[in-house]
Amino acid sequence: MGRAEVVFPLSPADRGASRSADPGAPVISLRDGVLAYGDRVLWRDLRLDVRPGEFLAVLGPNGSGKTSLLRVLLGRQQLTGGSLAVLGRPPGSGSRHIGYIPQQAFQPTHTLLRARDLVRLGLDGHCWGLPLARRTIRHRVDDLLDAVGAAAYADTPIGRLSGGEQQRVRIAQALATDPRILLCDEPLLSLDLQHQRTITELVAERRRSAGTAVVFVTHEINPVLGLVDRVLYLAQGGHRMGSPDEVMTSSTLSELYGTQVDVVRVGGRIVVVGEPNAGTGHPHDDGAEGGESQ
Ligand SMILES: Nc1ncnc2c1ncn2[C@@H]1O[C@H](COP(=O)(O)OP(=O)(O)OP(=O)(O)O)[C@@H](O)[C@H]1O
Repeated sequence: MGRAEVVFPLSPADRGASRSADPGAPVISLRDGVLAYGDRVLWRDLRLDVRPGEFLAVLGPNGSGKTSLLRVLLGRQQLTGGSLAVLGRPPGSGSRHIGYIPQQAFQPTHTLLRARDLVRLGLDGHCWGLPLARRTIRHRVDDLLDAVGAAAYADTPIGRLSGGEQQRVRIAQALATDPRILLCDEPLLSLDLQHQRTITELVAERRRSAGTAVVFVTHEINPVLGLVDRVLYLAQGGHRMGSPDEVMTSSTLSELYGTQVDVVRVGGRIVVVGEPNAGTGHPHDDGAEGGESQ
């Protein structure tokens, strides 16, 4: 697509305070993680190290705890058990280093907030410890909107935008602080194929140039298959983790679900057939990973 690249330099404070001496050290480190709501255990014994520049795809059926995992990483949900360090600190303490694209929520149509205002909110107005000039902020906001293909409606109230257009603005907002970790909750939902590619390429570029670690919750592995280093697959209170070739197999998923699940590869795409609990109102009610449109 050749979209503008949006990379902002790290401030000295960023490099110092929370950047580890070892540049390859995990930015997320979870040990013996357990998450339960009452008696219901979503996942247990979760051990997870995510390193700079790594792309972790989180898959699993509705209700398996994918969003909850992101909430744990953000410090908005407490672990039931285990320990977690994000950028070497307890979760929730380094939020400006974390970009978060929440699961899609539409803005009310009457909101007067413009697309550029929403992105502006993602900036804290400071860089290198100094306040940013208004013109600098404006340029940064313009660059971010341009990078996600949203420049044309920068001044449109967000409530008047379509779901896919709103989604692009939210992605620009999540990138505003040049995050070291990007947490994405189904960011491609509502996007047409062209804009899925735009966003996927943007995320890929950020990993390469800025070493941003990406945790990407999705029901659609195919649009990001070329980027994925590891898959974390959550289901039935358990999980499997490894490369796509290790996890996305009939034997691994059948073992995880405790029933026959078939994983087939067609034209470089992965299709999961017979995945239980995948027919609960999600876009892929046939239980197949990676719908036909990808
Ligand atoms: N604060 C909470 N208290 C109790 N139950 C909760 C809470 N938050 C989430 N749940 C439940 O935990 C389960 C996992 O929710 P979560 O949103 O993490 O699933 P998910 O894997 O992201 O699902 P989906 O694919 O549908 O987005 C759901 O059944 C949800 O209703």
